[in-house]
Amino acid sequence: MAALAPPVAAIRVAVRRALAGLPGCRPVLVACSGGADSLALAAATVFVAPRLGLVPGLVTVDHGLQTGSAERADEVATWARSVGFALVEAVRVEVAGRSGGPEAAAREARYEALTEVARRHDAVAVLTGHTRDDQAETVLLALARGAGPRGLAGMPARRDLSGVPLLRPLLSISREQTRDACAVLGLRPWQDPHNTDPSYARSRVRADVLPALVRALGPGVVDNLARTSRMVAADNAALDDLAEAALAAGRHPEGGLSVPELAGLAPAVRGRVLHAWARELGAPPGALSHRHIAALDALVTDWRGQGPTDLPGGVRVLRRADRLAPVTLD
Ligand SMILES: Nc1ncnc2c1ncn2[C@@H]1O[C@H](COP(=O)(O)OP(=O)(O)OP(=O)(O)O)[C@@H](O)[C@H]1O
Repeated sequence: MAALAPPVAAIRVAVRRALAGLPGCRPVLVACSGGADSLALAAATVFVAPRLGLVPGLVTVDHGLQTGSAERADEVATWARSVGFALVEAVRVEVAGRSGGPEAAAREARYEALTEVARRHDAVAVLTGHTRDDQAETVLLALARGAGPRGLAGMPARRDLSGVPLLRPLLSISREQTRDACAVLGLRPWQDPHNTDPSYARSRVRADVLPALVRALGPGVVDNLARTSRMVAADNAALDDLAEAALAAGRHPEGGLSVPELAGLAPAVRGRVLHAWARELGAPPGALSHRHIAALDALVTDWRGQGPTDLPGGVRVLRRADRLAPVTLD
């Protein structure tokens, strides 16, 4: 028997690790664009899932944004059926009329569709093909925009997608490995024109910034960036636990938060407590910036009798004697 090509073997091992322990007899859904990363993921999943007692499923989303996108979705679905996926859906979504830029709107529509299909089939998880290179790009972009530890933690290997686990089995796999795996398996990946469009910051990082870093600092850079994100994620988890306990302990009997309790916290923990509390009051997480949290923090650590702090979502916070209290806006 011919030896299994190393990239194919590495991707199967990564998928097996991600799927181990999931409850059997239910579908696991690969989100597949037809690009090299998610195609290599799909090829590994259709091999590994049945061996773990799981039903391999695949969903491809047609955003309707490019000519030929429906044909691409059909091709991916036809391929998936031909290689043994038991459950295959090509879903057309409506991107127009959503807020944010076109990329964000497409992503929102895609995740809605993936969640809907996963729920309808009672899937144990949805898998995406994000690679170690995607992670390195994410970390660099976060660093460049000053996103702080939450951004530097990059993409988690597992997160909740409206009640369905979203898994990223390929975060330890390079883009080169997914391309090589596709070549070895005779698969012809679709090339997303967005990935090379220089009007996107991520494309510029991919085409110019990471290659320049690798040239200057050596090939270990990509792995090092990905490792940094894992270490920061572990620190974040510990700090989040401390903050959860501190938020519970810091509630003032008259409502809001106790200033002496907040003042006694380490700044990294206090920032997280204030962030969590602001979300609890109704501030949308995506709109809460470093400046908002700094303004709340100043009510505790730099109190000069300043007025209320306005947060996104129509949330206003005042300092009243020894507590921070929300003000109801009419
Ligand atoms: N049209 C699609 N249909 C199904 N899955 C998709 C589609 N596009 C992307 N995906 C899934 O999302 C993964 C990431 O794709 P890509 O990097 O293009 O998206 P992104 O928007 O940058 O990522 P994210 O959605 O996490 O923000 C792919 O590997 C694949 O699993």
